[in-house]
Amino acid sequence: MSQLATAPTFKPFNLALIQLGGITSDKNANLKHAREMILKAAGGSEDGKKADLIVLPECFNSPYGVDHFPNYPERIEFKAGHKYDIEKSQSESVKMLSAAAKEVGAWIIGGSIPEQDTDDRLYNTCTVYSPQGDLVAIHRKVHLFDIDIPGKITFKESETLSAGTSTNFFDTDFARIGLGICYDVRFPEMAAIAARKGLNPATLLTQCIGCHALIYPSAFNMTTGPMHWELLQRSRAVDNQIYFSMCSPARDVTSNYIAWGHTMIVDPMQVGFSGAAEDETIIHVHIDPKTFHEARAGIPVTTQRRFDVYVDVAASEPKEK
Ligand SMILES: O=C(O)CCC(=O)C(=O)O
Repeated sequence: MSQLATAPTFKPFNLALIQLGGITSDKNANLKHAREMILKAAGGSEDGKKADLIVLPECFNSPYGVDHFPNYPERIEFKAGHKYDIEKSQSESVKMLSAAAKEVGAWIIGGSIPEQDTDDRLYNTCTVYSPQGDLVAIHRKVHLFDIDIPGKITFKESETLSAGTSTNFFDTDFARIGLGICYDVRFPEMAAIAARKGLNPATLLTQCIGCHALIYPSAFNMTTGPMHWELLQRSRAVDNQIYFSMCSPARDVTSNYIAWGHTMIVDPMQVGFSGAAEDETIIHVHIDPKTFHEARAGIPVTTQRRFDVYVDVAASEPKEK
């Protein structure tokens, strides 16, 4: 994770979101296919603009499901603030993504994979790579997807996964990007912190994080997808006056967990957003800071917030009886 106190200047950049299809139980095949799609995405849009940042979906190297996570564990052992040695990494997904980032010369948000820590706990973890192939940040899903909508969907990630405990971001030469994974989108506090302030791991001081965009590898389903997928992303983008994007796997109706698809990105003014349908595809979007600045200048909620009135949300949390 970057430890800069000040965010880099927001400059235009080209984003490629891979709505990955064909995810099977064969990890090698999944990695091979993801690599092919990264190479394709890097080539850029039809007008030939090369991608600066490429994104994969949640759980891109294995099927998505509580029974599957323990069968695909990878040890990453990333320590924020320390140079990560890719050569010594035991994770084949990390090695593939690092090599691909270097080969195409672009930043990669490597979706998420089941990660096993040294304490043997499993996490749903996103890894991020620089164009030089360095692993620069990780994000462990903070809010585990435990829901029960009778007759529709019951899912309990906490049966096999543990929750991450930090908000995370990384700096590129064009923007500061905040990370989350799927269900994390339902917790507006996390996005608000990423857009406004957070804890600097180096100094343990609260600092302005000031992300320009939040990007969440995700995989909504056929029940909550139509209800909330678009609404939540639009809300987070407007609440925080930032770009917001979730990248999904393609829909596979033969799979046990059917992903909603509809990978999308929304800008802070909601004047335009790009989105996919259900099938495998790559969305190319040119991100222009102009909309970000216009939103903040025209409707300045970012500076009008009254933290003196709503000092501490956690303080009013209802206590368990
Ligand atoms: O929040 C939702 O409705 C879906 C979340 C989800 O699918 C996930 O966290 O993987």
